[in-house]
Amino acid sequence: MANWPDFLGNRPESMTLSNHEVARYSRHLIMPEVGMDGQKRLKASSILLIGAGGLGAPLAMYLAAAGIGRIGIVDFDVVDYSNLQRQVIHGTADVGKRKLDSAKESMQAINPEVQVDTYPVRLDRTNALEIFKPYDLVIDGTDNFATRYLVNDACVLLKKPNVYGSIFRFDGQASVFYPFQGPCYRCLYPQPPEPGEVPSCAEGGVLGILPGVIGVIQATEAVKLILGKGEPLIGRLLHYDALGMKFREFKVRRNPKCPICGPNPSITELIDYDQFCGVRGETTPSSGTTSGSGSDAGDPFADLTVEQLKARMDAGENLFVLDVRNPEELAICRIAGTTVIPLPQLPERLYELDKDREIIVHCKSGMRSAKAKGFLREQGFRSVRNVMGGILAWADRIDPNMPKY
Ligand SMILES: Nc1ncnc2c1ncn2[C@@H]1O[C@H](COP(=O)(O)OP(=O)(O)OP(=O)(O)O)[C@@H](O)[C@H]1O
Repeated sequence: MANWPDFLGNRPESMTLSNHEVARYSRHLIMPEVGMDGQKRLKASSILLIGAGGLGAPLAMYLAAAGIGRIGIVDFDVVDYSNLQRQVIHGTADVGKRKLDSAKESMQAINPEVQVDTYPVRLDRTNALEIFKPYDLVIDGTDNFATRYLVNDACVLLKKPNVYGSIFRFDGQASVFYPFQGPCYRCLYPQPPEPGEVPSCAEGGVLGILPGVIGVIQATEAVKLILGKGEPLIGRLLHYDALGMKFREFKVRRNPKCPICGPNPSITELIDYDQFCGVRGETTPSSGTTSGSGSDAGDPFADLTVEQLKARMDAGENLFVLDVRNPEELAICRIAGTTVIPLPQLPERLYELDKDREIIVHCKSGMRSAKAKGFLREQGFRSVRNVMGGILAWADRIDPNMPKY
């Protein structure tokens, strides 16, 4: 066996393979690194996947095909048209279905021998440990920092290997965080970034093929850990640059000051970071209303709903609406009459704005415009309002003909 703990114990010994299974896995069985013993190990093992999205799709399909005995998947979302470019486990006919139902159907079509457990919940501090406990290892296929830290911390507390992957635009990363055998995610990044500091794929985009590459690397690492073969990515962060078609590797060491796996941990229970990470990308209304034209007149920084913005436009007010999205996004859709300054250009183009005039700022979903509002406020602007939910809310509730992205 390899030089990391054998987390399967003697479970593989009681496994048998039917003639159908022998035929199904024959290309594994004839390799010395797998063989009958290795295939029984895969059958005896259980893996929990967090997310049935971009990374979760190839993970679920390949792990089911490989014959992992039990695969759990956690996801709360439904399939959207914008998922189909990369979440290849879902098809066009699945749009509107729960991702878990669509994923389970595809996995069972690939391999009915596999047990698929579904958890249609948002993973948080109240449910993570309970959901993780029955599984041998966990694979993180999510897209937000709140969940990434939660998965890391739960794996450290339960001493379970965490196979990590992340993707953005043309770049991806993967590693294996095996608690106490190597570094954990917090050894690398002790605390989450500030809200809006790091853009998400929903804001910055992602090449549809990229999660295929990174998800398949994660699946490979999981299978190697179960087989006890090869050199896992423990203590190594693999970086993939699809544009340059380059793989690079960085050494990661255990951090003696790590707040969770170090000798004097300050974190001893799970934390929900949602309030800091702004996972949903929207802010809450300070006036509490969702319709009508009355924004909170007393507070010059009270946010607006799209209905409030529309009502003020319809009333003929001479509004200054600032769109802080990028040029590529403007080509998809825009609200007529807005002024455009992409968020990164805002500091150098401040002179174009009137500090004494009310500025109504919007982006795609409300995250970047919240950041722009904070910045303008710091610069001494008298009144800045964020449009909650951004142009996506506008397309949903005001202009149903507007394309959504
Ligand atoms: N805390 C969580 N609990 C359960 N599922 C989660 C959690 N956080 C993220 N996910 C799921 O992980 C998956 C991440 O995949 P991905 O980023 O490819 O999809 P997406 O969120 O649909 O994409 P986009 O944000 O671009 O619309 C999503 O299906 C999402 O629902």
